[in-house]
Amino acid sequence: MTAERTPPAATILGYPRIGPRRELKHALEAYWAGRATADDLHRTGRRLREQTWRRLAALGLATPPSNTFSLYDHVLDTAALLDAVPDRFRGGTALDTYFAMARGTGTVPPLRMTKWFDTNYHYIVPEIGPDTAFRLAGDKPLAEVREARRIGVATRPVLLGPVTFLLLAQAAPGAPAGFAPLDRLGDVVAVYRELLAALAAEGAGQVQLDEPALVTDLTPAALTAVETCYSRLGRSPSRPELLVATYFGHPGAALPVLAGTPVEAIGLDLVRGAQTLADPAALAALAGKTVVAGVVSGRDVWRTDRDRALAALRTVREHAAQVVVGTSCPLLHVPYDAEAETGLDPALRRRLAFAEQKVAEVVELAGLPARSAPGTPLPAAPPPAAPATLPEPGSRAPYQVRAAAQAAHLRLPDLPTTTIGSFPQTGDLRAARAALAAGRLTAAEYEERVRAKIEHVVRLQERLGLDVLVHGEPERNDMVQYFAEHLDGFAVTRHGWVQSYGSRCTRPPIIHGDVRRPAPITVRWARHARSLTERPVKGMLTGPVTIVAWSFPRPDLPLAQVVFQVAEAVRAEVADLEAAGVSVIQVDEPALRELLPLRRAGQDEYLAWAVAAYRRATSGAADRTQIHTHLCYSDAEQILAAVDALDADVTSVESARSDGRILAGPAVRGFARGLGPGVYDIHSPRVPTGAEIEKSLRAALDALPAARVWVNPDCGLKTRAYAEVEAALTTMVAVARRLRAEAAPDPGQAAEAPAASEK
Ligand code: MET
Ligand SMILES: [Zn+2]
Repeated sequence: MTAERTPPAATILGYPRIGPRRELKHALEAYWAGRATADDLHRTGRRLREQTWRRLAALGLATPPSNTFSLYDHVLDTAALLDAVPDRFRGGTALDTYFAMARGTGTVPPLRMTKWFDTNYHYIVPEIGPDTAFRLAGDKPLAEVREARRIGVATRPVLLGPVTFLLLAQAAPGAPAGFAPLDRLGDVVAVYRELLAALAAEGAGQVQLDEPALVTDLTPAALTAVETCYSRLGRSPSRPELLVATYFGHPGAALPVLAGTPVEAIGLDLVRGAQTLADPAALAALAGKTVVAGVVSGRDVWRTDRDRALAALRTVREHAAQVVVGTSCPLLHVPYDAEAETGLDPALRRRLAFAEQKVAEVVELAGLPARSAPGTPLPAAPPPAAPATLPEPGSRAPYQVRAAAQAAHLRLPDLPTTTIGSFPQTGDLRAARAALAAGRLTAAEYEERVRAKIEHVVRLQERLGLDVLVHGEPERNDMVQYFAEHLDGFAVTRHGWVQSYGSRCTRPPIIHGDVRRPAPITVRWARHARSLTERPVKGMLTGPVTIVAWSFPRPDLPLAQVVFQVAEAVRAEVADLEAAGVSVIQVDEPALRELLPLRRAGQDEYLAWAVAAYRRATSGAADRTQIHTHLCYSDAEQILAAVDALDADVTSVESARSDGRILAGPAVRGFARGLGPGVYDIHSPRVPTGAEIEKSLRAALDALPAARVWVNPDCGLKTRAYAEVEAALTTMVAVARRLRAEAAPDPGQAAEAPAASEK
């Protein structure tokens, strides 16, 4: 190896876009509420983009990325750019159409939304059919290049790669059987060629195409698509250099395929995909290419282990033509700035790196001499997901035994109605929490307001006629953060917001030490709700997998071990709720699917320990205590067998927003416990019609007996307004009652009219 090559440059694959103080969120919500104009919204966007480019340039990035900004979602941006817009959303301005696809309108439900790989970020699922007429319909990537140049910054535009775009899309309704969006690759590539030419003309020297789908198990057809796509883009007559960024894992078989095309540069995630470094064939494929070596993690909040990073860089340098120090993935999934967290213990803060610090790290690593660590072995792998042995999960009596005990104890009707837990988080609650934090409200006064809200929610549910009530979760700003605030081993941030979807953000807590529950967390709220009504009240807990999935876990323990520590805390809480007389307890696991390894290898091991942790948390419950769980955005049909293994008595899942796919699939028929497929989507202000709810309940009744079908919305109601909630739940209860009467006519009538079940 030559002693010195050109010193490597540094880059990042993307940056947070919501604004350091969630400026974009506030601008979007003002616009949607009619309090601001489209111009106001665009002005905020421009200011945020300019701020970002200036800051990245100041931190030492020669060519920061552009087009990483989005008003809602980058997959939706791509669909809009390609004019892949279903007709039902057209009309009005381009901005109206864009938000109609994301959020629906009064009459048209929005496109489906689901999680972006194994993150907690949600993207809008494009609909592509055989007739989708792709064309270059906008100029956002070009406009951002110009915008940055006006403030003196040359950027590298970032596009979603055609293969990932099409693999994430779903077939448009009415598409012929066997049609897959990937069939349209040729037409999409043609538009990308036009776009690349336009970007070259605009002065972009390099374009980044994001292809995270390359780290999943690709079918032979998808591998061929990679080859076709990048050969054709590579042969474009006039184009910038191409950087294809793979991330969230190792590209495996896709790497030699990609490397065989004329693309100049390849991005590798060397944190979660570190095994590329130990794969001689993969390393050999890098010959002649520039590699953006992702050694600084975009998925955690910890400072980079410098020795590990340098060793990885050294390995890549031995094989690639040129190495650029990079982040493992875009920094979309980490907060802005650890230095803003002045409330954290300084010793913890020093260990943290948010986006701002990670940029400084890539710049610093790029400046270090290439061979500063002679003889450093190949980087040690991060701790394995699961340690060799895990605690016994414990088990409950067989389901049939429990079901009988619960039926006798709870005396619920068929098609029981309930909600998923949260009721609207209204302005008065947020104001009360802010006042408490600012010392303008005493703890006792705050507690009084929460109790009043619980009473309001209980009375409302009684009036609406729901069967299993909830307390409404008014005390929780967030279903994970609330538990994190009450458990040892967690730290919560002040400004550590990360985009979840559209204008929604969460502040993932940081797990930095051993997890312990110093005292009961939810018991006093559940007890208060119980005291107000004769009907059963469901206790509400967040499950161990979800608490960890929506936090930043400590880097020094196997993930499973951290999850089991949390499971122990939840188990103690379940026991205390039972002792307080709560006989229905819901332990939510909406993130169960999210942590599923992206490749098939590893999924079984994960599901085994994730399920075991859930059972550990819930298996202490008595037979007559009904354990519920809830999953959403989980593509639950993929993991229904594992959901069954959770051994919960009742499972509620998102179904309405995904058009009842779960009910159409085969798995549901074998589902042996209670199931509540959500009967309406709660992510849109739209109030569902009775017909819609009825259709979904009938589909459920086709697959399962009425005693095991639960009637509930897709998810919690915290983002809705009371007026919408009342209207929607009134309809839901009415439809449930009607079908209940129909499913169980009185015996005399049934004998006279044997054909009464005809629809
Ligand atoms: C994202 S799942 C939400 C479940 C929670 N119990 C709620 O209703 O808000
Ligand atoms: Zn949910």
